Amino acid sequence: MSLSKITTTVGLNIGTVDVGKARLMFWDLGGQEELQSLWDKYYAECHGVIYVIDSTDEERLSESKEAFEKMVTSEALDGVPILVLANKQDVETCLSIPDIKTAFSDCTSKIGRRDCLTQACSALTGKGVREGIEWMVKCVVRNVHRPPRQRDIT
Ligand SMILES: Nc1nc2c(ncn2[C@@H]2O[C@H](COP(=O)(O)OP(=O)(O)OP(=O)(O)O)[C@@H](O)[C@H]2O)c(=O)[nH]1
Ligand SMILES: [Mg+2]
Repeated sequence: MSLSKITTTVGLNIGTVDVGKARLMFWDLGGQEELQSLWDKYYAECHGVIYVIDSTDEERLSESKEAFEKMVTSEALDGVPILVLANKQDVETCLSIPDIKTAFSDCTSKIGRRDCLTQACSALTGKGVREGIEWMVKCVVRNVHRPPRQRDIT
């Protein structure tokens, strides 16, 4: 799909992807400020969170950090693995992983003992996406706090 055809998420996009022996169901939620209040409606049933950061948007980085902090401190997500994707790494002037980790440093203690990985990626070139998803699958499958449904692993 051409990038110009991608529009901001207003409702909910659902997609299914098979990765090895696992079937992943993605629930794509909108990141606009007024939609962030809907996120917690999905926490109780999710097995993993993929949190996407726009690495070119320095202006909204502190808003993103606040939203992330609120999410990780939510009890309904206790023990759930979190993959942080630092997207748009194809853009030369983007923020680096260390830049983003520094901006999110307050959150470290709040992440707790769950699995959490920050992965550089580009949705445009695909770089880093597979690594991130494969990591997530491993974490979800072995997570004793919230085991995946058996029918999603064959
Ligand atoms: N250069 C570049 N542009 C990207 C990349 N990923 C997304 N974009 C562009 O960024 C814009 C926003 O993408 P969206 O997919 O709407 O972003 P989003 O995070 O889902 O936004 P919300 O749905 O509002 O939360 C689009 O115009 C995309 O073309 C990337 O990896 N590199
Ligand atoms: Mg979207």
